[in-house]
Amino acid sequence: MTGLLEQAVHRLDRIMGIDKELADICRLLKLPAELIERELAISRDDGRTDLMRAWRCRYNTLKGPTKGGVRFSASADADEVKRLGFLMTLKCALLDLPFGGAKGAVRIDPQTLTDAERRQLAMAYGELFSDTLREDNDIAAPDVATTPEDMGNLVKGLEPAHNSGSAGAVMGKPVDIGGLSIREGATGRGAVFLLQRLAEDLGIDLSSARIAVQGMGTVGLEFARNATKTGAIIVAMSDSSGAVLNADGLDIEQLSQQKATGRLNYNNDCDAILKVDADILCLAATSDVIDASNAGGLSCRMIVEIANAAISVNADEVLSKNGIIVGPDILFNSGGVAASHLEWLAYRKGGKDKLGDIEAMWKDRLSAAAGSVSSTIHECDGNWRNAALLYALRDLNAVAIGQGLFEN
Ligand SMILES: NC(=O)c1ccc[n+]([C@@H]2O[C@H](COP(=O)([O-])OP(=O)(O)OC[C@H]3O[C@@H](n4cnc5c(N)ncnc54)[C@H](O)[C@@H]3O)[C@@H](O)[C@H]2O)c1
Repeated sequence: MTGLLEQAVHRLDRIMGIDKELADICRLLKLPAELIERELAISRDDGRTDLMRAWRCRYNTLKGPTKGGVRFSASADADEVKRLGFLMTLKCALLDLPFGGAKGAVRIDPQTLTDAERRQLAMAYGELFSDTLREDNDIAAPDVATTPEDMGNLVKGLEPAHNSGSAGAVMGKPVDIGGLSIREGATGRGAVFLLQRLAEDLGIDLSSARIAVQGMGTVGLEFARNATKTGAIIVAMSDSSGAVLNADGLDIEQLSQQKATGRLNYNNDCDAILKVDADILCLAATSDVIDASNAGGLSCRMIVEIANAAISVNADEVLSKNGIIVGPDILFNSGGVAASHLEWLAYRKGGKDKLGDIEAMWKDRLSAAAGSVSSTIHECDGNWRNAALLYALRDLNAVAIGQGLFEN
């Protein structure tokens, strides 16, 4: 096993061991429906033209238009985009959304962009992929290092090629152009909501939990803020520069302000976060953090995997042997896509006032997904990732059979 997608789809073989009826859908999901790879050009402020590689992967279209974020990242590549599109496919199925999975990326270090270059980049991405990004075909959203403002510019980039409807092809937009305020922080907030919803099944009482959080970006900070509201204590947080540990509990607002103003005093290096004495380790930074080489050193009772693919396939067995519960990415980071779906619905219905109680709809969606995973956990020896995959694959299998794809 070498490639990222190859490793990710390996988990499907385990699910086939639980339900042999899923063999055809598992085979179908091992490859993406479409990977588009293009060169994107922007003019730098000094007059130079810079070419950079850009991708859009529509991983699977069984359930409807594909949906997935766009990231700006110096390490983006085709394999990573495919793996993320695969995970989006499973996440949308788990949430019973009428979407297939997709992902997009531009290989660029966003720190090197001026404001004007960044605006141009987001518009150029929209223009470059205006043939696929349409409200009924492929829907974009923010991802790592992209913001609501970027999404607004992406819409502008789409407009020249579309007669209308560009705003329906991009979610996570600023509120004044059709975004929903619920989208802000939805992923971190959603993970806390799911932990509370599943507390009994997981045997984890959030209100008395001690938590370490990797990642101080949008998701990590929102998770930490909301977890402390339940009574939980955040004993450590880290980012790519270092970690801050405090066994008595961190003040998240203070920490967030210090980080924003560059005055944060780290008292440890980044890797210290994995050795902190905590009940829950929340991974909200980046992919492939836990693997076979470090899984054995963890002492937490549960890992909440918010960053996509934060746990490598080769760590699964070690974690399971050591009795560490894994709250899988396709469930625990689904608050964002649940909110994006509501934004898309609001667009289709002609305004957010046509939806009713948006917060209640968002919670119902997450609650139903939690219930779906609980309904399959007894078939999976208490393995929450397998339970989430099993539910999602059965959903996709039923759709495929309904479309006459497989004989039954
Ligand atoms: N934003 C969303 O709605 C959303 C939805 C689903 C999944 N996710 C996933 O959650 C993760 C975090 O997303 P975000 O929007 O908060 O991103 P972000 O870019 O705002 O923040 C990422 C954080 O991770 C830190 N980081 C990077 N490398 C690190 C390392 N080696 N050790 C410790 N910290 C490190 C960065 O310093 C930063 O604080 C990503 O993997 C993303 O794919 C995000």
